[in-house]
Amino acid sequence: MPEPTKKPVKVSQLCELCHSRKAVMKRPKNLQKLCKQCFFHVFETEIHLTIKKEQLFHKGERVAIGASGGKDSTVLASILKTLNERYNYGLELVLLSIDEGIVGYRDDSLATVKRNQKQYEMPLEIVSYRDLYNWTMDEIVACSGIKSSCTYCGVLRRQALDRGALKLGIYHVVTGHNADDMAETVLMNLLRGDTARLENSVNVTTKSSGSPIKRSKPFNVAEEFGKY
Ligand SMILES: Nc1ncnc2c1ncn2[C@@H]1O[C@H](COP(=O)(O)OP(=O)(O)OP(=O)(O)O)[C@@H](O)[C@H]1O
Repeated sequence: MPEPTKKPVKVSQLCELCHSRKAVMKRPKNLQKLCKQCFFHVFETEIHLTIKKEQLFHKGERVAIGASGGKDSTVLASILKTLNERYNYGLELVLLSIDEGIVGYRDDSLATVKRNQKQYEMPLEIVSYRDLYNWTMDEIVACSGIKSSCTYCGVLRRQALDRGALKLGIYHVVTGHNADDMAETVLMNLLRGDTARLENSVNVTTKSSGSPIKRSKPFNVAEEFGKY
C-alpha cells in the first residue's frame, strides 16, 4: 500500500515565532498564532520577566505555593519549578493546600495536589479548616446558608494560608490568581467604591497590615508584556 502523503502545512497555519511548526492556538491577548513549544517558551519568559521586574524573590527564600489542585495553581507550581531550575533562583518551594472540608469538591482536588507533589518533587503541607477553626465549610454552610458561603470561605482561606505558611516557618505565599481574577477584583472594588482596596488589587505583591506574610500573584500581570 502506498505511504499516505502528509499534507503540507499552509504558511498561514504556521507558528508566527518559529515559522516551522503548526500553530495550535491564537493568543487572545495579541492574536499571535503559536505552536505548543513556542507558547510554553513565551509564557514562561513572561512570568520570569514579571518575577525579575517585581523582584519577587531572593536567593535561598522559602516560598509556599497555594495549591488548590486547580489549573492555575498547578501551572504555577510547574512554572516556578522550571524557572527556579532554569534561572537558578535558589528557592525552596513547598506546596501548601487548604482543605476547607467540602465533600465531593476539595477531597477530589487534594488528590490532584498529591499527584503534583510526586510529579514536581515538592514537600506538601495540608491544613484543614477543621484543625484551624474546628468547623468544616460544609458545617458552616449548614448553619449560615449558602448565600454568604463564598465570603466566609474566602476570608477563612486567606487566613488559613497565612497560618499554614507560619506553621512551616515560611513568610511568602504565592497564588495562581490571574489577570481574569484581577479584573474581577477591580470591578468588585469599583462597584463597592472601595478605593483603598482598588489600588491593592492590581499589585503583584501585597501584605495585610499586621501580617508578617507577603503574598504574590506572579500571573497577575502576565498579560502586560507584548509580543516577542
Ligand atoms: N484550597 C486552597 N488551598 C491552597 N491554595 C488555594 C486554595 N484555593 C485557592 N487557592 C489559591 O488561590 C488561587 C485562586 O483561587 P481561586 O479559588 O480563585 O481558583 P482558580 O482561579 O480557579 O485557581 P485554581 O485553578 O488554581 O484553583 C489559586 O490559584 C491558589 O493558588
